[in-house]
Amino acid sequence: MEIPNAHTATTNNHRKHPSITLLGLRSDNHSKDSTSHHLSKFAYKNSLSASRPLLQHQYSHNSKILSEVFQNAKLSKNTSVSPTNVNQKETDSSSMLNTNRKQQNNLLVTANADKKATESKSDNALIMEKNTNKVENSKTINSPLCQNRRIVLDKLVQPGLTNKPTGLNEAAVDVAGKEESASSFKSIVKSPLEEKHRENIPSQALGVDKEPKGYAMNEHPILNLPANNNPSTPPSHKNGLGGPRSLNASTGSAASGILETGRFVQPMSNQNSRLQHSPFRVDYHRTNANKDSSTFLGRNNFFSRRAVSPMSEIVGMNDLSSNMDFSDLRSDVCSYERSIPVASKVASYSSASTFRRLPRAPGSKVHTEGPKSPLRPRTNYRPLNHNSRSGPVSFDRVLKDADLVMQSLASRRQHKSVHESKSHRRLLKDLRPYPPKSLKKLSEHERARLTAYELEELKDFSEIYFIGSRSCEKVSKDITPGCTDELAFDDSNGDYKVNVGDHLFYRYEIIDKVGKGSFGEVLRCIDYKCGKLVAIKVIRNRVKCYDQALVEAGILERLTRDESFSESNIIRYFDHFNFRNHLCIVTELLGENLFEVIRDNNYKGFPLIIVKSFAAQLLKALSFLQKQQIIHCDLKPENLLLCDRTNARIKLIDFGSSCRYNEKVYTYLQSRFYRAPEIILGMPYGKEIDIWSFGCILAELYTGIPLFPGANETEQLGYIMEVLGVPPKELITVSTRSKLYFGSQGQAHPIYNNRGRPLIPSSKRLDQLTRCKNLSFLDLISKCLQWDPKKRITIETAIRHEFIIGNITENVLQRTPLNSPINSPIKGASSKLKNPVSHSRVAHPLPNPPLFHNP
Ligand SMILES: Nc1ncnc2c1ncn2[C@@H]1O[C@H](COP(=O)(O)OP(=O)(O)OP(=O)(O)O)[C@@H](O)[C@H]1O
Repeated sequence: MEIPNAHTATTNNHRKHPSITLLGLRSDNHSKDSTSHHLSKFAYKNSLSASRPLLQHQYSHNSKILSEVFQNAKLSKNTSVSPTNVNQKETDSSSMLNTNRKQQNNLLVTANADKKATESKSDNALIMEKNTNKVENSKTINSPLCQNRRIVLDKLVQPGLTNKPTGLNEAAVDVAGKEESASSFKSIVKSPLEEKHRENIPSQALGVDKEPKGYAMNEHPILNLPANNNPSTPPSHKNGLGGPRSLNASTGSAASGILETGRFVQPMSNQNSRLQHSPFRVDYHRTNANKDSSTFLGRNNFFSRRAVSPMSEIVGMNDLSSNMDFSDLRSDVCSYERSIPVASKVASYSSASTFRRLPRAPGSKVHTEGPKSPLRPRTNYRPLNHNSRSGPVSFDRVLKDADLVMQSLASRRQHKSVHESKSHRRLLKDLRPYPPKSLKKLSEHERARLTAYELEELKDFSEIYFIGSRSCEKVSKDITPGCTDELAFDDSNGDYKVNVGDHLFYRYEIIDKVGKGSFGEVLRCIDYKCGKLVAIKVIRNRVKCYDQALVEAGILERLTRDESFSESNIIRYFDHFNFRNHLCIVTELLGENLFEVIRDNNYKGFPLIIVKSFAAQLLKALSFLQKQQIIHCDLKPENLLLCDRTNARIKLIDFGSSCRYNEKVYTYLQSRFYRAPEIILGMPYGKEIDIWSFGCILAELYTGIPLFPGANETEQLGYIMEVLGVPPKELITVSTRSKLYFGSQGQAHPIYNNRGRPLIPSSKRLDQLTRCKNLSFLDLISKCLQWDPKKRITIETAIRHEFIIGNITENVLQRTPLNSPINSPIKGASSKLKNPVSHSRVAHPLPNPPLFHNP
């Protein structure tokens, strides 16, 4: 049987009996036919949950269609279904439920009100408190599970009860304080080996769940530090091995020791003294023996995890699966690029020839060269049709140009998704809001399908929209009513046991899993109340994750309320609720993240015109955040999601690490590859850290690989210094962590990457690493990548930068391999450039010596 027919038949049935259809009471006629077999095959392959039944022949029809659709998408490794056709009109989806929640649980809110009122709270604390109340209101007073959760939350909001903090700020201080007393000197310093092992061992096994890695930021402890021993001695910028750094590493000279660090776990004010006096301090010399230790790490050395948000370590959840080791990719690129003949095929922007030899990332598609490559444009490709080169290009124009290119590129991989889009469209057509039911109004059939636990649970739900598809295996199947086990619905990681077809909150139908982060899983769901597809981030059942997610929901809520939000390129928030001890954040459904797009294309970057469009949109989002005085703190390609596969529109997600300007709780922030130097060096930070990440992302979007792929913080700094040289003395002086990386004279300790290659300051140029000849592009990146946050380009200036508002001509879309020796000038580049500065300065094309240093 053809799926469309089945769908149509069922759809007609739905129309006749909407309420029956809504609750999954659909015709069983198809239960044993080939369609159901076909669909159950998809559902089985989908393997969303290990506990899911193999036969799902009575699957919810919507689930079936969508599961198939999205499975197809997954199998073809193309992209996820676009949400843009969904009616995005914002609905106050929570109003009815909230009314009911309030009526049910005013008691709980009032219980804590007095104490809360007397406390002066930070904004974050207020957000958390508000959200806590909101979540509390959505729960039943009688449920034992919810009682337990409430106890936890009460502890958080009532310091008097258990000496627990009032809000997040205090929570961080408390955490740091606990660590200070409990772990004393331990874990300040770790050898690289230890760090490596730590990265490959689940965080729980190492107890990081109990010993979070964040530490509170004190007022300005670094300003009280003694000055450097000999501040008058300038650091060596020109040669990585010059001056004091020329000490022979192989002899293990004490002065050249590298202090390989683990994560900070101490309050900042104690960092310095701890480091100086800790008996556990390890001066790690990178000798041959140390290189051997890298070899010892074997495959782990090659495949290590992609940097994740440190917030995941703070909450003790950094056990994501491994990804490509980009340091290897990067060094291979560096060595390979010199062996590429000058006349190699450079007909496109693609860096395929560079990366062809590199190993595939686990699960990535086999790379096909030539015209089949989805991101390879036609050779006669002329994306830009600006005839006039004078005057700035409007933001809309940039978007339209990029959309055109994206359409042309996406069309090559669309044949696999024809079915997907048809089914998707059909399903969306049939989606509409459904009226709620109460428990009393459920029919006998419907009641028969409820588990004992659900019957009990439903007493607290006055609005029921969906009770699960007919054949789904309900996660509450084996749970006894009144069960007090808080983890009854969770797997060993604390993730909710997701079953396709099951309901969430008796309102959403789980269709598919679209993403996973350190905080939980993101599910694609149908919202039966509003009749649309949504994404729901189901947060892990861990107190720290839960609290952090409350802050995220609060920030998203506040951002969405702003009147200029619709043009902000930030994900739209709908609602959040607590279901079975899991905080769930409902947002609009988006497409793939940019890292996935690059990965699926074998780590090839985007054409410059698309990078330009992404840059403009991200700057718009950052500008909006700046208006709201929010620092995102975790910018990376994984957090930039395509709205639709056929255009180049993106939105920014994941505000789990974000903070307001005046509420900087953590000093250990940002995913490592995109981490600003002030964070690595332990200095006060501000919104400029986002600009740093922005610069790193720009380069990565173009090349396909991270610009600074450090396997640990020391390496990270090493990679940065390779391009930027040694940081200015003033910064080293105020850095609380300077002793880890620099000698008393401000000279950098030798640093080797995890393959033993020395990372020599000022030995690489940005144009070499990016293999890009567009000087306006390089100029923008270089202005983002400044040691001194104050010297970094501002968002306003970046929006008006030549790269964003200027034209891009075809010749600069070409990516010529650099076969010239390191530090040689870019031959003939000036004749192709529009940048007036560069026309007159061939030898030093850009006014930024460290990045374009040419001794
Ligand atoms: N609204 C959405 N639509 C589609 N996919 C999404 C959506 N939100 C998140 N995802 C996917 O899920 C992934 C994880 O989401 P998110 O970054 O919010 O989780 P996290 O736990 O905060 O991750 P991290 O480990 O970076 O902190 C994203 O990279 C993205 O691919």
